[in-house]
Formats: sequence, structure tokens, C-alpha cells
Amino acid sequence: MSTPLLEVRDLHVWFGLRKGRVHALRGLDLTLTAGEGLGLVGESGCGKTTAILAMMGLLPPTATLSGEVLFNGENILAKGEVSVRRHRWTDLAMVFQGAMNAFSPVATIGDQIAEPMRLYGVADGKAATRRVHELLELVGIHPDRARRYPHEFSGGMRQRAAIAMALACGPKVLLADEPTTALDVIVQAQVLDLLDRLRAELGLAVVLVTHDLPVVGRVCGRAAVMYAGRVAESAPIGDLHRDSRHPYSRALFAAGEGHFIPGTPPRLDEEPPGCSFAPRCSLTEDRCRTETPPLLSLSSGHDSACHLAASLSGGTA
Ligand SMILES: Nc1ncnc2c1ncn2[C@@H]1O[C@H](COP(=O)(O)OP(=O)(O)OP(=O)(O)O)[C@@H](O)[C@H]1O
Repeated sequence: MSTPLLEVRDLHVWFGLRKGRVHALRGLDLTLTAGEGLGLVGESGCGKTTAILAMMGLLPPTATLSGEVLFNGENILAKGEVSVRRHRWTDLAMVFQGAMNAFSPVATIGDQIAEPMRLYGVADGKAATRRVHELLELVGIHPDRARRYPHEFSGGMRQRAAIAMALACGPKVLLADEPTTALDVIVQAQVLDLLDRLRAELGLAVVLVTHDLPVVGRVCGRAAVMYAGRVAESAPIGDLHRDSRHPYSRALFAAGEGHFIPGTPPRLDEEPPGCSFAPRCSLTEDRCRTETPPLLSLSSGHDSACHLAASLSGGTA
């Protein structure tokens, strides 16, 4: 196996509240090699955005964290902002949720894509303009459009431009937060195909955050299904489809086919013992309410945090 480009080890995040705190991320481990796509999947509130903001060092000041984020073996969180700043945008970049609506209306798309290059000393003047044109071509936009304003772009084109902007400083890892939400199905497919092409052609490692499991397979070979701040199951996409070993992943697949998951995810300011999914799970046994199931390896690359994982086999739901 090739050396990991990005490794996340036992990452925890807490958000301070006026009373108490929320334990939003509860020990995340991820590994990613160059050119690999990994989906982070789960319902709203399970910690997906928190995880990638932590990797970028962009959590709000109310957050505290522990754990490591290793880029090429170096812990980029070791010295807080000082160490993470050296890697942000140049090694790890992010497409924010709603990025396509976050462009300034008063500057051209080209100037906005060039801005991070100037800020991070990657390119200036004519070199920056040349690079903007290359980036636009890379994401399937005619370079002439660099002089246009955001309102002259369709939603899909603005999302492509947001991806071009994230790539401005030549990162090796792209963290994309719900990049296809609010786009129609055809445009969604085009944006996913673009991410897949960038992954393959540039050897970009892509973390794709989504609540939509079927979306993941278009870009990612593997997915980590998250629930209540933890990974519930992590496996190659094919195994997740054919042989899911966690009732929550099965419920998510069924939800994709229109079956509602009863109940809601738990509050994260409390930490009751047992499996966080137990109150919503149809297979719950006594020990599920008392013992937190660890994430264990079932076979190469397939991990599950369910006490019943070994007895769950054959298909979904
Ligand atoms: N700034 C904050 N202050 C307090 N709690 C927060 C903050 N940001 C997130 N949280 C809490 O952390 C938990 C994880 O949120 P997060 O946004 O990471 O989930 P998510 O899976 O990305 O959901 P979504 O898809 O809705 O963005 C939630 O319980 C959320 O309420």
C-alpha cells in the first residue's frame, strides 16, 4: 500500500456552549492516499463538516480539539494556527458548503480565483492570470469567462469556479462539503464527474462530504458512514452496498430509496453509555444500551462499530 498522504488520528472536537459543551467529533481516524476518493456520509449533525473544518484548522474559537492530522507524515495541528497555516490552501484545500453562492458580486470570477494565489505568494500579475485561465479550462469553463461576474454564471458554473478557486494554490487534498446540494440532478452529475476527473488526472485526494450515499460512489472508492461524531462503518463502496455490517448504513441506503429512518440523531451535549444508534435501531440488544461498540476490522478495509456486525451479512436493510 502507498504511503498515506493524509492521516487523521483520534480526532476529537468540543464546542463550548454557555452551559456545558458539545462533543461533536468523538475519535475520528481516516487514511487517504494520493488519487483516492473517500466519502464522509451521514445525516445532518453527525460531525462531517466539523471533521473537515478541524483538518483545515478553521474551527471557530469556541472549539477545542485533540488528536492529529498528518499530511505526508507531519502533524499539521502540532503548533495550532502556526503549523496549520503553512498547509492550508497550498496542501489541503476546501470547497465550503454553499461556496457557489459565496462569491462577491462586485469582483470578476477571474480576480476572485486569483486572490488566494496573491495572498499565498503562489502567483501574481500575468502569471496569476495565466493560472486562472488554466484552472478555468481544467474545470470546464472557457477562459474568456474570467472577466465575467458571478451573476453571469449558472449555479453549476459557479460551483465549478468555486472548485477552481480551491485548487488555485495547487493543493494535494481537496475537502468538498456537500458540493452538489442545491444543484439539479444533471448538473450534480457533471460536478461529481469533474471531481472524479480531477482526482484521477491530478492525483488529488478527495474527501467528499454528503448526506447522500449514492452520490459517493461516483467519486469515491471508499466511504466512512458517520453517526453522532463517530465512524459507524467504513468500507469500499461495493462492500457497503452488498454487505453492509452496520444497521445505520443499511438504514441510510434504505432512506435513499425513500424509507424514512425513525427518530432523530442524539444530542451531542450528553454522552450516555452504549451505542448512539441503539434508540433508533431495530436490532438493539441489552449490551447495545450499556457498552459502546468499538470500530473493529471485519476484513481488509471493512470496519464496523456494531456489536452484531459479525452476524449481519448479505445485503442492505
Ligand atoms: N459552532 C458550533 N457551536 C456549537 N455546536 C456546533 C457548532 N458547529 C457544529 N456544532 C454541533 O456539532 C455537531 C456536528 O455538526 P456538523 O455541522 O459537523 O454536522 P454535519 O454532519 O456536517 O451536518 P450538516 O450536514 O448539517 O452540516 C452538531 O451537533 C452541531 O450542532
